[in-house]
Amino acid sequence: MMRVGVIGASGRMGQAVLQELSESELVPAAAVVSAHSARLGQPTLAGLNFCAGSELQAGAVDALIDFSLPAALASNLQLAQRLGVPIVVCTTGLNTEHEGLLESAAKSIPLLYAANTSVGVCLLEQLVHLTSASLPAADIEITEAHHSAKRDGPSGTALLLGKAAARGRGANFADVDAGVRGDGLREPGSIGFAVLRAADITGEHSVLVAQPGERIELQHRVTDRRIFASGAVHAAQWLVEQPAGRYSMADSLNLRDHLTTLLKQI
Ligand SMILES: NC(=O)C1=CN([C@@H]2O[C@H](COP(=O)(O)OP(=O)(O)OC[C@H]3O[C@@H](n4cnc5c(N)ncnc54)[C@H](OP(=O)(O)O)[C@@H]3O)[C@@H](O)[C@H]2O)C=CC1
Ligand SMILES: O=C(O)C1=N[C@H](C(=O)O)C[C@H](O)C1
Repeated sequence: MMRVGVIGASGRMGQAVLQELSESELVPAAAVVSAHSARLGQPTLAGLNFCAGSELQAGAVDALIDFSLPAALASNLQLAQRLGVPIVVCTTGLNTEHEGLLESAAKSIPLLYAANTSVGVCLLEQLVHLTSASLPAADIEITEAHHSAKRDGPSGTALLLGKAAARGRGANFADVDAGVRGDGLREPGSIGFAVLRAADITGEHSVLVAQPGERIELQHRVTDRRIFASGAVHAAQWLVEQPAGRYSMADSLNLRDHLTTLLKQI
């Protein structure tokens, strides 16, 4: 049976993943927190004790799932490399330096990065690409809403949807990214973001594609973190079978091939 280590195990998502693993055919094998965590040594809901990554020995886990913080990314990738196991990285708020760390680690281990592990967002990404490419002159704006404890914004998902919209038009995202809208006129072709933070909203995204007289709104709402947890566990199961390299949720779901077949039927 596949043994999975969860990084960020004391957090909202870490606990959801431990719960998902406990109810699956896989084994929750490590609950990793930071070396200075108040939770070190305490029991988890999965019958483990919270531990630091440095306590894990080679052979302890078959794969890692990381839902922690950007500041922990470098040490989490080093842990996966030291143990020689695949890692599913789900942390958002990453910058270009973090991107470089992901690329470099993927040379030696299988690595799947997903700012959103839900199947719905994976499909939405492709729909946004398609819609943006189909209506190249339409204005695109992205709105996201999350719980009040979320640290980063716009969310990783909002940014991945913005990149899909830019790709659909053959544009470089950095050239069309208007960031969170404030004062000033809308630059034609730009993609702007609106960010809401309130109460316990799990994760909502809406992509507005508007042209004079009509608009399309592509929306996705998550009401239960188990959606993200089950997606991450699916990704880990798929990733252990892959050679070293960088992968996405779309790869793990074989979504592009499936959509290509469906599009031929239209
Ligand atoms: N890809 C996806 O589908 C999703 C991604 N996310 C992203 O996942 C991340 C976590 O979200 P969430 O669970 O809400 O956040 P939380 O703040 O609830 O949890 C983060 C946890 O990371 C732990 N942590 C901090 N530093 C380290 C470290 N060096 N090593 C190991 N663990 C560490 C903290 O625990 P301690 O202090 O005890 O060490 C904390 O409990 C965020 O970036 C969020 O945006 C969230 C939902 C879905
Ligand atoms: O922090 C969260 O909660 C979430 N973060 C991810 C993101 O930044 O897109 C995914 C999800 O929407 C929940």
